[in-house]
Amino acid sequence: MSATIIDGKQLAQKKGEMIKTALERLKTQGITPGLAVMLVGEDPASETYVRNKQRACERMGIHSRLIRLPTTATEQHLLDHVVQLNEDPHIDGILVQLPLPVHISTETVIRAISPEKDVDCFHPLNVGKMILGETGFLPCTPHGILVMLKEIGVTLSGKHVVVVGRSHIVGKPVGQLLLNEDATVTYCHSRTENLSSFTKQADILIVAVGRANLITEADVKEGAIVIDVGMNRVNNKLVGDVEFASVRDKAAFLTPVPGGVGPMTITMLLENTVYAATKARAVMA
Ligand SMILES: NC(=O)C1=CN([C@@H]2O[C@H](COP(=O)(O)OP(=O)(O)OC[C@H]3O[C@@H](n4cnc5c(N)ncnc54)[C@H](OP(=O)(O)O)[C@@H]3O)[C@@H](O)[C@H]2O)C=CC1
Ligand SMILES: Nc1nc(=O)c2c([nH]1)NC[C@@H]1CN(c3ccc(C(=O)N[C@@H](CCC(=O)O)C(=O)O)cc3)C=[N+]21
Repeated sequence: MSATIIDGKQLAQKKGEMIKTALERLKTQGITPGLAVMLVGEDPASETYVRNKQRACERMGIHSRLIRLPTTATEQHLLDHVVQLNEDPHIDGILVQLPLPVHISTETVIRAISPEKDVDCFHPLNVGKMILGETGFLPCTPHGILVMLKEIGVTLSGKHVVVVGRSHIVGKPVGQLLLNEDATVTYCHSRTENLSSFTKQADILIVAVGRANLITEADVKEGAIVIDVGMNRVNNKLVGDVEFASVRDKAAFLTPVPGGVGPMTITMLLENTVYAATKARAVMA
């Protein structure tokens, strides 16, 4: 079998058109949603993602503001900015790019973001609501993955989803979202013994680890749907966590890197920003 490649870039564009329509409607009401991105330090990967987010905002006509702080910035300095942004009526969404330098507590900073402006869906209040299946923000990468799965028309109910990785940004929330869709979810992580015995059981395998070629053809069931979240730079080339060439021959569907989950993450961020603006300003999008 040769897998159908799920074109995340194209799907992101298609969803982007829908967001644009909502934005145009907001514009007629004099509303331009605003997104603030805080970037601490000069990590090259973070620079790229932040640039992509800004470009996407420009394309769409979302007001974007980048706040750059040096690696030496104190936690208090960051918190002062967050408080200001919480109160700024032009800003509907606040994203603090992770990872932060080690001397700054990620938890403290995330908790300081107003839950109404938490477009990443990282605040404990929003994470809780998401787990309970209440209406509200959905985390960008997990939501992007869910949209991709819906696009290919797979029934999630009763399917065995195996998630490799349990980070707060991808692994843990994507499992919860799919559990809410009635999938049977197994989590694997760095302490999992015999990883392959689990991944081979997956109808849908989601890999979010950050290790090139962690998953090869031998780890995948014939006909599985494989979602590769990993972003690794190998010999100056961007690759995922899944050995694309071999898994392609075994899976039914496979996401590429680049051009898979990444562009969907950005589109879902824009969607959350529009959602935040719509709610905050009590209008119909
Ligand atoms: N495309 C996109 O939109 C996005 C891509 N990414 C990419 O996805 C990848 C994961 O990101 P993120 O979740 O933030 O990463 P983290 O480093 O926060 O988490 C990695 C997870 O992988 C687990 N892990 C590590 N080694 C192994 C192993 N050998 N076998 C099984 N599990 C293992 C860890 O386990 P433990 O918990 O036990 O330590 C942890 O749960 C990265 O490459 C990142 O760049 C991230 C966000 C968005
Ligand atoms: N507060 C916070 N929110 C995040 O959502 C967040 C974060 N911190 N820290 C880092 C991770 C990573 N992440 C990506 C976003 C877009 C691409 C993306 O656009 N990727 C393109 C290519 C990028 C390239 O060319 O390098 C693609 O896969 O096609 C990738 C990764 C968001 N993250």
